[in-house]
Amino acid sequence: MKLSVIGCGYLGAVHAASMAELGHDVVGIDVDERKVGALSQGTAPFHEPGFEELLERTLATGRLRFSTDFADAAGSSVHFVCVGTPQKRGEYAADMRYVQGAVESLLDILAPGDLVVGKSTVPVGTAGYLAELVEGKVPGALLAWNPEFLREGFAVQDTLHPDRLVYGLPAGADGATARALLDEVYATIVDRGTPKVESDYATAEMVKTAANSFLATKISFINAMAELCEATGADVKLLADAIGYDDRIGRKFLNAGLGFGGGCLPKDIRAFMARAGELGADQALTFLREVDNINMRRRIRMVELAREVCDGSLLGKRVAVLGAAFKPDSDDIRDSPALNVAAQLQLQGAVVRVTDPAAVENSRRQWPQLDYAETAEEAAQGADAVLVLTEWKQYRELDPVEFGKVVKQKRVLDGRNALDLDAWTAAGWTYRALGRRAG
Ligand SMILES: NC(=O)C1=CN([C@@H]2O[C@H](COP(=O)(O)OP(=O)(O)OC[C@H]3O[C@@H](n4cnc5c(N)ncnc54)[C@H](O)[C@@H]3O)[C@@H](O)[C@H]2O)C=CC1
Ligand SMILES: O=C(O)[C@H]1O[C@H](OP(=O)(O)OP(=O)(O)OC[C@H]2O[C@@H](n3ccc(=O)[nH]c3=O)[C@H](O)[C@@H]2O)[C@H](O)[C@@H](O)[C@@H]1O
Repeated sequence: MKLSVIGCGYLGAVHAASMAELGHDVVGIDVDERKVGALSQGTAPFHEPGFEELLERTLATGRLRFSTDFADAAGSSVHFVCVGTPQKRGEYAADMRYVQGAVESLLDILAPGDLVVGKSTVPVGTAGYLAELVEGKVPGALLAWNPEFLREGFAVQDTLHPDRLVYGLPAGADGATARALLDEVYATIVDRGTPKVESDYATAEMVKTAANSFLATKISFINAMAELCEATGADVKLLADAIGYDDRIGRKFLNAGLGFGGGCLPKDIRAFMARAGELGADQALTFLREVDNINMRRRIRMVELAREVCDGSLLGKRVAVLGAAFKPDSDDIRDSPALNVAAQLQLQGAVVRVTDPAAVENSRRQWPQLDYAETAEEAAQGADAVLVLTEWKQYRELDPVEFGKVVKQKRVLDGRNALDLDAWTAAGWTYRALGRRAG
């Protein structure tokens, strides 16, 4: 099939290459010339394991290309909308201008029979509104909503092997037409027996925001337990293991620490709250405000802990921050808890050096006031305290004995409960973590 993918960021670029991998003829459209240039050359504009190999492989087949010109999307039968829906400045609501812009540009090239498929995460009600726009301008063109659940760091695997497919379809015969087109796009995945949920637009839109809200709630639940563990001397990691053995609870997403960041969970729960308010149902989601509060409190607590281990003052103290990305295996620094903590430490007078295996370049661009190092050893040279804020494998596997030789004071703060407490304390380090006993 001929497909277009509008918006080639973390979601769209991976989706475009994955669709080409499934055998389709794909054009990726983005307004960012630099991104289109890099993608066309086979260079990933962001760090995502396995993506560059997939990109090179699919470009070589001739089934994938990228362009800044919407005219190149003409002739495709399915058009995926994958543009950003960031939080509006100073508001909780999502900024819908990119979705609006992308769909308006598509209207010029759509033909009757074409299907526009929304993948961006949007406020419930968006699909209905866009369907009217599309069908009004191009009679015979249809719209479906097909939310995406990929995780950064596992984006390729998640796109090609999703846990489920969700189709938000128009009513009646149009729904059957849209379903048939989507089934053809995802034939390889559907034929494998992947669960499929078909619904109206609103349900499909809400499945996405409900899923992210649940994940955020699970993380904030365990972080609330961590706060209590800190007050009682209990150990949140053992607690998570113990409750996680119950299948009804499950151990996944119960890793206590610095909390959630990134370009999705924080802004999605806020946009969900804003939309509930618009719909007169704000009470239904007031718990998400607390989920957000618990999450943000972890960052403040981390800075407090750093001050505590630095003998009550951060002024002039050398602090190494290991990790800048919002999670390992990504260079994404959107709403990064690690960078937020680093900036707070600096504001409180600490001399901060940040390092990250993939995100230094992005961080330097967005936070030029911070100082950066290439390696953990370089960042920790002469440090009064080391903070592990993103649990990259290379930090989890640091040898506390060798690493102890570069710092001034062997004090480590484990912001992700990722280090081996016993090994670090045995090597003479003062160990502090969120929700765990001191070592
Ligand atoms: N990043 C992720 O892991 C996931 C993201 N999502 C959702 O997918 C959407 C996109 O997210 P990301 O890819 O992370 O954002 P991103 O910011 O990395 O990418 C968005 C891309 O859209 C392009 N764009 C903006 N306006 C355009 C227009 N009018 N025409 C063509 N291109 C345009 C931008 O230049 C940019 O490259 C958001 O709604 C997000 O919530 C959903 C699941 C996973
Ligand atoms: O809508 C999206 O964009 C995506 O958002 C999340 O994916 P992602 O943001 O890539 O990463 P996660 O693995 O969910 O982690 C999010 C944040 O939560 C934190 N986290 C995660 C798990 C945990 O147990 N504890 C915890 O603090 C991570 O460190 C990270 O900062 C969802 O997991 C995806 O299903 C969804 O598609």
